Amino acid sequence: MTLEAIKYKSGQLQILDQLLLPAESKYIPIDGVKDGWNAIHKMQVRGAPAIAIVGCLSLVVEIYDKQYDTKAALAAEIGEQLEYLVTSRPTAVNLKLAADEMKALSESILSKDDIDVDEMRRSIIKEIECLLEKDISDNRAIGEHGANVLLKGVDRPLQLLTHCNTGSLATAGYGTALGVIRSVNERNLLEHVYCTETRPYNQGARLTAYELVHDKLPATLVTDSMVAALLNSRKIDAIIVGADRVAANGDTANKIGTYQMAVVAKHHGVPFYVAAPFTSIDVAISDGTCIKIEERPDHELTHIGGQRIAAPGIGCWNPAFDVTPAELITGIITERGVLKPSEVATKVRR
Ligand SMILES: CSC[C@H]1O[C@H](OP(=O)(O)O)[C@H](O)[C@@H]1O
Repeated sequence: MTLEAIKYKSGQLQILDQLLLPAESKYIPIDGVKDGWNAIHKMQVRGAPAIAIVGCLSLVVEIYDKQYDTKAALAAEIGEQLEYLVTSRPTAVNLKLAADEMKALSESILSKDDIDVDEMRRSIIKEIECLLEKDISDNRAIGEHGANVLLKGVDRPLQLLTHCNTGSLATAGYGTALGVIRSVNERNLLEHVYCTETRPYNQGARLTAYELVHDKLPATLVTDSMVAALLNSRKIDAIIVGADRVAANGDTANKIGTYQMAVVAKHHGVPFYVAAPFTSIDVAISDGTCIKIEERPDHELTHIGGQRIAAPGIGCWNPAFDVTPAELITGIITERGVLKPSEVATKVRR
């Protein structure tokens, strides 16, 4: 049975409440755009691709059975709801790009006199529903390209390190960086995978470890602070992480802690790969300084599972992401192949 973060069928949407994992596996209904916004903002569902898919599917739920007097009224609601959904979390670009595409489709159909309002609604719904399958096929392709590049010239199983969660719980299925690890394993060439706990939300300890145990992969959990010691004491063949937003020059925003892992990888001569679909690449921004970094509430740092672990009154800084400069990235593994960071601007066109 494969892990599913998102369950959708005919206008009915449920998500796996990831705040409860790994203790409890519970699906909750998303009954419209407000539910979608809240679930994304609270990180009941997270992961750049999953955020885009759940956000857009919550709009499908919203309009699925609604009747609209005119195409203009439908187009206005689609535009307003998508602009609202994009405010749920600022750093990952996927939802913004998907929203822009759906708004453009809506405006394009609005101008076509031979399409009535119900056909327009059905076309938008169909386009959004396709996001699920497309994401899975993108991830499978990323997995193959990633396994090819990691295994090039290698005739022995690999030891890999990953950060945060980039698997089925961050996407429509299979995953990006974790998808590459799954593809290496499918070729019987995965010796071992190490995953970081990824403080403070603990995507690694709570989610990636959950996926690795579910898939029965040989895996070890380490703390974020162990990465340098791990690279210094064990043969790690590569580090592979996900992305929330890749800028035109290849600078990459990803979960906090990614940047320092890239610095340590450079020091130890370990290849550092980003795995990301084109839907995570934002060529509209020149470099990483243009990426807004989300800051999250103090209590995510001062409490674990509702238990206080830091003194009341201590100040906190809780950026959810950091930016890894392009020069620290060996390659960006996409569904269309592995890009050098310097190739992003020319190979990725909007
Ligand atoms: C394929 S998921 C990409 C990305 O999203 C995660 O962030 P969050 O859990 O806060 O949504 C993490 O940065 C992953 O690498």
